[in-house]
Amino acid sequence: MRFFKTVSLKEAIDSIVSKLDKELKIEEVLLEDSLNKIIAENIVSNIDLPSFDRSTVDGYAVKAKDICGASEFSPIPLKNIGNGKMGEENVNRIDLGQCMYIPTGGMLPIGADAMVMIEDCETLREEILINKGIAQLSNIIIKGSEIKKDDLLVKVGERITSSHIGVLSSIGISKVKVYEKIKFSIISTGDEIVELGKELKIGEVYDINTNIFRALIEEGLGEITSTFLVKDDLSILSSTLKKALEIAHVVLISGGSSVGVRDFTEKAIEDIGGNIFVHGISLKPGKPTIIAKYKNKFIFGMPGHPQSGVNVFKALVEPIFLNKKRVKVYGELKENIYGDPGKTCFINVKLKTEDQKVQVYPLVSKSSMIRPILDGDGYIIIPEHKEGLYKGELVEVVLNV
Ligand SMILES: Nc1nc2c(c(=O)[nH]1)N[C@H]1C(S)=C(S)[C@@H](COP(=O)(O)OP(=O)(O)OC[C@H]3O[C@@H](n4cnc5c(N)ncnc54)[C@H](O)[C@@H]3O)O[C@H]1N2
Ligand code: MOO
Repeated sequence: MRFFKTVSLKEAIDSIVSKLDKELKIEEVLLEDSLNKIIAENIVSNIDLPSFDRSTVDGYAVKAKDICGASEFSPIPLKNIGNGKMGEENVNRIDLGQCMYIPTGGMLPIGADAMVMIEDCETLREEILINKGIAQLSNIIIKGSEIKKDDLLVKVGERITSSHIGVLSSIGISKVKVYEKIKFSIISTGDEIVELGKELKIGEVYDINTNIFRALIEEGLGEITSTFLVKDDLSILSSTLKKALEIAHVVLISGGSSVGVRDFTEKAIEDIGGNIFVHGISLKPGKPTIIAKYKNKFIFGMPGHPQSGVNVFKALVEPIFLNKKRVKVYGELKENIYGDPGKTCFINVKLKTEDQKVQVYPLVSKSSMIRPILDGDGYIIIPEHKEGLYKGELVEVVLNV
């Protein structure tokens, strides 16, 4: 009987990373269409922000030293030289003893170094009585204090979020260069696998893997170009794989990754001329994973057990190809758990908050089960060199969201 030789999770990751050749196309899109895409250029500001000294309140622009000590009981009168207008350059100058009305966001007159809020002022004929002394720079924002011309704001490889869109809008960037999304194809194999919507006969199971991989890819903002459900038949699998590779950067083949007599993934990859560089990872669940390259595309033979496949996706596919970072929290482990020395083990856990502390409860789970993913809030990882983790230890939990 032939068995595969396993590599560690780190070795598997390193071997993929060393074979990555970035051939993603770059396209220029409108900023409004760039959300969630990966930026393919550094963005340096070509303006100062704000680009002029601005008021942050409705009130009077003053020289702060003019109103030192002003209060309701001893207001200081200043001469109003006029009203600033929004959207227009302010070419006025205030001298000692003068002020000018400026709306929120308006440009300050030359010489002003603070804004007094309108609530702290009273009008008395031509004069404005200031009822409150304020420090220099109060209620104003100086040109370039937020962003300076030539500041590097966004780096190649960052995923564009609503925050990026806000900042890029502020400096007038209307188009950005982005990488095309990573395209995935999913092939689910197995004589017993039935697509949703069909009636289930004894011995058959519904197709979980196509659907959960599709959802994981969409969560990671990848693109799905095709999905196939094929029987355990080498020639059908080989021709489907060829078809899938034409339109995807990464093909996930679910099932048939082990060494059983009807496990055809390895043979199909060899058939089409793919180069298998990993068959077997010291990962639990997820051991019988295959990783191969065909030209510049990657093929993953994902173990058929649903949780094993999900694990391989989260451990390898997601961080490398989707650049997705999952949220982590820390909590106290409430039970001893046993690992499997020599293997990196993923354990589903449920979180509870007790006494304002996060408590981590391991769940009973088998790789053929899918429900523990829903019942749990996330997973903890037992490193390959550890026999287990002790009750009371502080552990890192990777959340499912
Ligand atoms: N002799 C050995 N047998 C097995 C080994 C081993 O080392 N030696 N490894 C076991 C481990 S670990 C896993 S994981 C599985 C992986 O098997 P395959 O990748 O070959 O997957 P299949 O045999 O095709 O299916 C396994 C299991 O998963 C169900 N399945 C498959 N696809 C789907 C799907 N799309 N949706 C829902 N369920 C699916 C399938 O019905 C089987 O029950 O091998 C062990 N065996
Ligand atoms: O990968 Mo298997 O999942 O260890 O059950």
